[in-house]
Amino acid sequence: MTHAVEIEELTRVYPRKGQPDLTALSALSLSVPQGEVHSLLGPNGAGKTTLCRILSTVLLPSSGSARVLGHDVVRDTAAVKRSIGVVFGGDRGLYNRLTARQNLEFWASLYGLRRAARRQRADELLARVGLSGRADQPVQSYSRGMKQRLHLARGLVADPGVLILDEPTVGMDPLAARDFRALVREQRARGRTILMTTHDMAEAADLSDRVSFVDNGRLTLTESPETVGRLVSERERVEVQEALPAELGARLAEVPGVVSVTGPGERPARVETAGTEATRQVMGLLLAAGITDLAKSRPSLEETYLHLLGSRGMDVGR
Ligand SMILES: Nc1ncnc2c1ncn2[C@@H]1O[C@H](COP(=O)(O)OP(=O)(O)OP(=O)(O)O)[C@@H](O)[C@H]1O
Repeated sequence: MTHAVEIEELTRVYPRKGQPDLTALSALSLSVPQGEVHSLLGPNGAGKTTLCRILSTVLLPSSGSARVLGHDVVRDTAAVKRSIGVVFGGDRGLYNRLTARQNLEFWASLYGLRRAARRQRADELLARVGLSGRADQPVQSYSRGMKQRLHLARGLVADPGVLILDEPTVGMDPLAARDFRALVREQRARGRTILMTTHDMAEAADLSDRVSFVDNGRLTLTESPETVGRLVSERERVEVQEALPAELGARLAEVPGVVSVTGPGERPARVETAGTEATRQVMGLLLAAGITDLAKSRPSLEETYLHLLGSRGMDVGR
């Protein structure tokens, strides 16, 4: 099978003044087949952005290797740059005083497109990301979602085989994020390989063929979107606004499908379950014990990470 992205034992160490060096990536290996959408999930500081920067040739690895469509990111930077489109979340990289069309034509000129071709390419891309109606307004008047669409269009200027999206929907409202995901799906349908980082497990499950978890610069596991989706949708939590009596806590822990019960004395107490049936039984037992101040919710991303990554969870810790 042809791999669009091949990463072998990639390590990146940042020297720090007056402190020990920081290993942001630690012998990380990953292969992404052509046409796959692969998401990297991980807590802050896990090393995701460092990896994206190395793949986009703006940062050198300390050791190990990475290839994009067969081109080495250290030795063949020009070829790698032609093979990838990079989309960062947030405000980096757009010229705010220029219009969307001017931004795209400028980028197209960097790829050596002639005037007429630039115009045509900009028009096509603006239409594809749904910005034709606002094409001639300055980017500073755009909403975050619109800017992100323009970022994507910019990433597509050179018609790259591989798209690297680093937290592309960060800070977007849910509607804008949904629209953006539809654009990513469209790119996937066109056969584009996509490597994306996100903090949003539901987003990763929704878009990806595979999802990898990164922690402390290492790849900890790779899962199918179905598994990640289950982690997001099935886990439930019952929150009790008072401490649980130890004996009741022990009984709850024995209910089939109960994943965890917070320790005695902790307030609020939390019972986590693997699904609605267990949640129903837990609620029943609590109500029977006269505890009525209950709330049902989904575990946070932090808690889900905690299960996956062990006790470090979302702590940055370095
Ligand atoms: N230029 C730098 N000098 C020193 N340390 C750095 C530098 N850039 C990143 N780091 C450190 O490397 C580690 C990995 O950072 P990176 O930005 O790759 O993580 P991330 O997974 O993208 O995090 P986030 O989700 O917060 O964006 C962090 O501990 C960070 O502080």
